[in-house]
Amino acid sequence: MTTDPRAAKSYDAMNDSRAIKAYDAMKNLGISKEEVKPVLRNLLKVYDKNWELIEDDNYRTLIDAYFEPMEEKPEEHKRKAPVEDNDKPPKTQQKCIKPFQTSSSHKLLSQRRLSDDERMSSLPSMAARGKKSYSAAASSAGLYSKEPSHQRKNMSSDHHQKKITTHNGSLGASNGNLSIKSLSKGSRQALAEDKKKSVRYVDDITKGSENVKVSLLDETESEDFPKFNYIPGNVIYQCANVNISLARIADEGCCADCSGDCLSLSFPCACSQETGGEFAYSSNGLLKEKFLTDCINEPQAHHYVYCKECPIERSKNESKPEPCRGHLVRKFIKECWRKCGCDMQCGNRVVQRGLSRKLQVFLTDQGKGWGVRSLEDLPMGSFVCEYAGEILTNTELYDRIVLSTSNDRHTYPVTLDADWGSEVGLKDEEALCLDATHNGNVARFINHRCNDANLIDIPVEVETPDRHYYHLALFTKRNVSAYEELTWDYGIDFDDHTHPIKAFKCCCGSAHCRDKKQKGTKSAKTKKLKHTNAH
Ligand SMILES: C[S@@+](CC[C@H](N)C(=O)[O-])C[C@H]1O[C@@H](n2cnc3c(N)ncnc32)[C@H](O)[C@@H]1O
Repeated sequence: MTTDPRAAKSYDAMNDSRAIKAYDAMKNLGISKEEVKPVLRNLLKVYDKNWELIEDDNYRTLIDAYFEPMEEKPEEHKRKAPVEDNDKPPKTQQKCIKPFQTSSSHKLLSQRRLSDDERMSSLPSMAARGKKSYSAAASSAGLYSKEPSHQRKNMSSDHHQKKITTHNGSLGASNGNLSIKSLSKGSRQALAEDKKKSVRYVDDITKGSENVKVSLLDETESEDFPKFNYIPGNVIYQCANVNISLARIADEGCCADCSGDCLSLSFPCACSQETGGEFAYSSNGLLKEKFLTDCINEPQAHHYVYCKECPIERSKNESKPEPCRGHLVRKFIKECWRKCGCDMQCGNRVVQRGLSRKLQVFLTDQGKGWGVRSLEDLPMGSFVCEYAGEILTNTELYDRIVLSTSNDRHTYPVTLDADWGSEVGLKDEEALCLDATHNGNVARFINHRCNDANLIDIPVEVETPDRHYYHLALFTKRNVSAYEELTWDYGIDFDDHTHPIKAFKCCCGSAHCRDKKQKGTKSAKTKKLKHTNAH
């Protein structure tokens, strides 16, 4: 243990929130905290702890300082894959920094510094100017243009679309530190070859609307980013009847007399009644294993109900609807809400507090387009995100799909039918679904996997006991490692050819894939287990 107060002070400086921000920013460039720490320590010394100088211009000084010795002793400073504290670098993570890897083909590139453009474009843009800068162009107008990479304009550091290109048109002029002349002919050739490759990085696709940023990394630029508007929560499109009023919440349906954290009570309060007198969450914020297991086993229990006149079939053919295909009766989580006396940190308020995990949208390499992964390990029962989108009636959805002229990849709509069994004669404005195609959150990028996905969707009652409307929350079914793709089972029936959205050719890779079109899978033998959505 050190007794030198100065040493203690310097230790704190290396772990305070500004240092953590600097590590995060450098991590986005694939530079680990361990690599940054000594450089940062030196800079703090040199600049007499003047953080502004270090943070200015998106940590430009720090980046410069990091790359400085690399130019002098390239062999000693080869870029490594970013390493999580105390963790081995996962394979996929190494892949993320392809342009800087030190494999033979990339060795030369690994020795060069980033251009001004790269530095500006690859780091969070807020630090230098001390303000948030959310480009309108990055929201409803779509995050990306379709220009070929060589034509793409350089984005200013204020822009949320950031691009790290290995192409370095301004290398010679790059801050005067690494001149293209200083590279061998081989290096220049490698750079020229690599000109075509570039990596797109978006610091936060949520436009600051979530508690945590959701980044986007595209190493291939082979796929355009879909045009959609990021919304952190559900929004009514037009006709949906979502009746949120305090009057609907009965006194026995809330815990007005509670205070603090309901999970710490010796006798669970009224809000636990829905889940059998026990809360679905444990005090560590995770779903209880028993509750999770019951939810996972729901489809096997075959607890389906059949409507006399199914709103889904009615939306397809009002005069002569087909017989109902059945709706799985689901277990609900009920969270405390506004009439409850507990506070926002109550353990029975998880989904309503929103995202808390570091998620990243990335381009999958299995033909599924964009996907989502977590940048941190997620224990079993972790809340990942809710599936947010426009709340539509089934008729609105049907019309939307049928009238759609676009060939865009349609996100799969979710039917909010988890409680249809308790309803008789649902009216159209009560038979609701969520569509995240044009307005949605990060969940709209989560791909489907048949039967053995690592996420499960669970209905959550928050604002209203009226279960025509509820939240659909995604939780981990098992421990999920950082950088593993997150998937959930959309419940698609690949044999249902009457569905207005033509099912995609499934590339989930599961041994239990249900899509018979996929060769080499056991899909034909595997029965459809779920029927929660995607009717
Ligand atoms: C909710 S979106 C998921 C995000 C999507 N991958 C994207 O790039 O925007 C659903 C769409 O992703 C694609 N997709 C999802 N899971 C897939 C799978 N297992 N196999 C093939 N395509 C998949 C399909 O095109 C589907 O319509």
